[in-house]
Amino acid sequence: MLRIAVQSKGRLYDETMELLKAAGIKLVAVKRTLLVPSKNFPVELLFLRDDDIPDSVATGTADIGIVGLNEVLEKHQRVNMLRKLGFSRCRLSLAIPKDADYNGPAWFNGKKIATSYPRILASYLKKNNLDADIHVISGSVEIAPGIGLSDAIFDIVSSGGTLVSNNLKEVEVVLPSEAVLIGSDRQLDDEKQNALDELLFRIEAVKTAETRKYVLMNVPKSRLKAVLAILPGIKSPTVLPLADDNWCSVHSVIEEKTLWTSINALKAVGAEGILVLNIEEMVP
Ligand SMILES: Nc1ncnc2c1ncn2[C@@H]1O[C@H](COP(=O)(O)OP(=O)(O)OP(=O)(O)O)[C@@H](O)[C@H]1O
Ligand SMILES: O=P(O)(O)OC[C@H]1O[C@H](OP(=O)(O)OP(=O)(O)O)[C@H](O)[C@@H]1O
Ligand SMILES: [Mg+2]
Repeated sequence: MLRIAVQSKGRLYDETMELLKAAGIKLVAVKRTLLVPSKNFPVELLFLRDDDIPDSVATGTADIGIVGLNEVLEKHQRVNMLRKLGFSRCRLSLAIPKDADYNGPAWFNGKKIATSYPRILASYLKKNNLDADIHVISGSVEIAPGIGLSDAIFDIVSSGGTLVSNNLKEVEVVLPSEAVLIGSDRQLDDEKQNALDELLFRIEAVKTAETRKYVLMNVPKSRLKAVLAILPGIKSPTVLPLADDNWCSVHSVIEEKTLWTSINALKAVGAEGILVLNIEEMVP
């Protein structure tokens, strides 16, 4: 069985489980167990703290893992990124007290920066020829300047809410991050390799479907050409007859980001009864 290391609880947990579920992987219901097999797919999940996931994959305890890119780069283990997963998006940023005058990265020279990501920070400082003191703490980094522990922080930012409530401002974005699927160079046996190939194929189908909608509408035949001109479709939209000879039904797939402009354009040329449906998987 292909062993997948996933976070046991925290920011990655919900969407990791949703992704695996969308890929059709059902788990055997076992509570408070760290190793849980699937009942319909040759994989098992190993539940870990996210910090331990890169190491578990590098050493072969797990075959693949799902973890934030920030942890992968910080832990600097021998792992490969197999695929970006598009969730738990955040960034590693430098932040300073909100009232401080900021004149660019040189501000950090001679300053003390609190962080849980010393390796990534050290590499940023080196690249920018900056000389700052790194103070490693494992959590609650944002309170460090307020209690006199540091001049600045280097930590995860998403909405920016935590910075605001600690009177800090983000001044440099160093690393955009998201959840990624990681693997190693280790040779997998045929059964595991097949499971991995199938999993990657299913993730691809789920991810492709996520940004698209299935759209159906009724169109007077006299307006069909104008409607088809608006719909890009995958290849060509499906056109089906209706009981009323003057009308037809048109089905297509639309990119979510252009959905509302397309719908307005379709209405304007005479499409009626437009239905928009979620797509669960999309196989090329
Ligand atoms: N506010 C956020 N928004 C989006 N993604 C985030 C946010 N905070 C963290 N992440 C991402 O989720 C990952 C896990 O965050 P979480 O806070 O659950 O870690 P943790 O407290 O270290 O958990 P663990 O107990 O597993 O060690 C981070 O490494 C990062 O990639
Ligand atoms: O920009 P924001 O949207 O405010 O998010 C950023 C915060 O989220 C994370 O902490 P989390 O809430 O997961 O708590 P933790 O420190 O216990 O992991 C991260 O460590 C930041 O503190
Ligand atoms: Mg952690």
